Order: sequence, then C-alpha cells, then structure tokens
Amino acid sequence: MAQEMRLSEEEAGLTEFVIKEGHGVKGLSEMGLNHLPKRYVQPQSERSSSMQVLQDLSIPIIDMSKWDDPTVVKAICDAAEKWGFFQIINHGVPLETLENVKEATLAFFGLPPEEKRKYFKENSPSNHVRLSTSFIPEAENAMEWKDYLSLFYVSDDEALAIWPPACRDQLLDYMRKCEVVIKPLVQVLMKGLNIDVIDEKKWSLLTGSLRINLNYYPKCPKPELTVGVGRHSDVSTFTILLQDDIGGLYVRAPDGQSWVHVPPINGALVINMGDALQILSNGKYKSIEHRVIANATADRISIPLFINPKPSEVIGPLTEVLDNAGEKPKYKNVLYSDYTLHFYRKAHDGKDTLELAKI
Ligand SMILES: CC(C)(COP(=O)(O)OP(=O)(O)OC[C@H]1O[C@@H](n2cnc3c(N)ncnc32)[C@H](O)[C@@H]1OP(=O)(O)O)[C@@H](O)C(=O)NCCC(=O)NCCSC(=O)/C=C/c1ccc(O)cc1
Ligand SMILES: O=C(O)CCC(=O)C(=O)O
Ligand SMILES: [Fe+2]
Repeated sequence: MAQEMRLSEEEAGLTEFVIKEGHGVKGLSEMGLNHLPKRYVQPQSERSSSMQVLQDLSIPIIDMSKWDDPTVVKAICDAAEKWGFFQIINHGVPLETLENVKEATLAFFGLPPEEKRKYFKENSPSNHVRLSTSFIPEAENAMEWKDYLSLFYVSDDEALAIWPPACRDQLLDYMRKCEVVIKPLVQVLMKGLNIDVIDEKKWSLLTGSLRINLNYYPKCPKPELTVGVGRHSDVSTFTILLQDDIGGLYVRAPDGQSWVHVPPINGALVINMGDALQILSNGKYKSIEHRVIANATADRISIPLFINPKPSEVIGPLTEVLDNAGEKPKYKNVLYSDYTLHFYRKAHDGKDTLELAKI
C-alpha cells in the first residue's frame, strides 16, 4: 500500500519534475529509479519483445566518393526505392565535424536544468527553438524515453541570436558542411526520376527549410517496457542522421513486417527518405518506418538533420514524374505546413500521417 501510494505521488510529480522543472527523462534516469513510471509503459505491441528482427539483412552502405558514377547513382536510387534507408561513407563531411556535433549535443544536455528550462516552449524566445521530452506529451497515451532539442533554421544571424550557445556554433558548422551531401543526393534522387535540371524553384521545393534535432536517450530502468522513439516515418524530404556508437535504431524491412538494425559505423551518416519525397515522387521513393529501442546500460544520442520543403510550399506528385511515367497521382496537393502540423498533433503512429495526402 505504502509502495503504491509512493508510486501515485510519483506519477503526480512526474510532469512537474520532467516537464516543468526541466529535468527531462535525463533527470529521471539520473535519479537511479529501479522501476519505470506508468506514463512510459508502452502497449505490448510497441515493445521490443514484439519485434521480429532479421539478423542477416542490412540497409545498403554506399561509398559516396564517386557520387556521380552511374553505379553509385543506381545504388542510391535503388536503396531509396527498396529500403528508403541507407548509410553513406566517404561523404566529405569531416570526421572532426561529426565529433564536434556529438560533443556539442552532450554539452547541451549536460547544462543544469535551470539553463535548459529557458528553451522550453513556454519560455523560449522563439518557436524556432524548442526543448521537449518524449514526442508530444500532450497527445500521447504512453511517453517515449527521450529528450530532444529541435531547432528550425532561418538564417545564421537568427541562429547565432537564439540557438543555445552550448551547441549553436558546432551545429551551424555541421549544417554548412552537410551541403556536400545534400546537393549530390538531391541531384541523384532527381536523376532517378528522370529530372536532370533542378531549377531554383525545385531546389526550394525540395530543400527550402532545415530543422535539426538533438536527441538524448538516457539509460532506462526497464527498457523492455518502453521505447526511445516510437514507430514513425519522417515528414522531411530526406533526413541525414548522425548516431553515436551505442545502436538501437531499427527500420522496417522491405517485407513490411520485420525490422532491421542500423549498426553504428564510425564516420558514416544514415540517410532516410521522408514523407514529402514519397509524395513528390508519387510513391517511387519510400519513407520508411523506423523506431529506437530504449536501453539499460548506456546513454545514447543522435542528431537528425531534416531537409524539408518550405512550410509555405504546396507539395504533390511532381508533374515531370507523372508525365515521364504516365502515372496517375497517388497523392493530393497539400500545404507542407498543414502536413507537418498534422504530424505534430498526434503521437507517433507509423506511417499514418501520409493518409492525409492519399487520394
Ligand atoms: C517553425 C515553423 C516554421 C512554423 O512556425 P509557425 O507557423 O510560427 O507555427 P508554430 O511554430 O506555432 O507551429 C505550429 C504547430 O506546429 C507544431 N510544432 C512546430 N514545431 C514543432 C516541434 N519542433 N516540435 C513539436 N511540435 C512542433 C506545434 O504543434 C505547433 O503548434 P503549437 O504547439 O500549438 O504552437 C515550423 O514549425 C514549421 O512549420 N515547420 C515545417 C517544417 C518542419 O519543421 N518540418 C518538419 C520536418 S521535421 C521531422 O521530420 C521531424 C521528425 C521527427 C521525428 C521524430 C520525433 O520524435 C521528432 C521529430
Ligand atoms: O535516434 C535515432 O537513431 C533516430 C531518431 C529519429 O528517428 C528522429 O528523430 O526522427
Ligand atoms: Fe525519424
């Protein structure tokens, strides 16, 4: 009884501690709890014990050093169609830059709670900077064991003024250096759709806005009962993900049922297609469901850079794709900010956001 009482008091104080006081799940983890608060208990179907993992399959690893070589172009387009996910090596972003971003992420989450609280939605000077926990606590029945800082990029000047000083310089440097990955990838992916010339308008449609998230998954007392990130696809055009060496990211296998682990490779970047590109390519490129498991032994970080249409763009199947392939559109035209708003209004739910755009 006393134990139960303590637990329910704890549940009541949880929101206060995690959300209002700025401790996040990192704070919970550091308290050394030996049980998982109820709010984090996921339904059986979402737990790792319900995942069928294929051990001998893996997403392609592609050497980008000769990215305009026809065999590399084909490897990228095939991976984007079949897997929606691949890792790239020899991509041109210096190893040191990647290390700096990971260090900056740890530096940010290592700040005292009263510092971090400044970046909560209620206190943040701008909706372009937001520190949160789980995904959307207001909309979730069960929370995810993750804290994250989300930064919307408008300009260097704005970022220097409002992004947290603990990480802003390293993130800006990383984003600038990622251009050597973004440009070739867009060119190659468009080539796969028989689009050889990408004018200003199309660049803006495909890559007009950037968002970078810093994800922190602290050690979890009962990882088998919860998730790091629930099943979802990204709403981006595509995402460049930097992960540390802990592991735990799984992607849906081409069979649509099983899961495949994405093993950390030092110096590699993980690329995944997002919903916007699935829509623009009329379904040729697939945004693939992925998820992150929680773990008991190590803190994990990851840094996704989301390359997106501008929120004010209308996205729909590209006319070239429909004309070249003589296809009927599978998706409606939607305002991208309406699409992302729909994503941000509900808990992670696999690929359900796409239903909004389906014809
Ligand atoms: C800052 C923008 C440019 C909009 O500004 P705004 O028009 O002034 O609108 P708001 O900032 O008021 O945002 C509208 C609503 O969007 C939601 N939202 C706005 N950013 C956020 C935010 N980072 N967090 C969670 N709600 C938000 C949020 O619901 C918010 O409503 P509210 O909470 O009532 O103020 C921006 O939010 C926007 O429209 N972005 C579109 C581009 C964009 O960010 N695309 C998303 C690509 S990111 C992606 O694929 C993410 C994947 C992801 C996968 C797994 C995760 O666990 C987390 C993320
Ligand atoms: O942490 C990871 O490896 C993936 C995170 C993710 O899917 C996301 O933030 O959208
Ligand atoms: Fe994701």
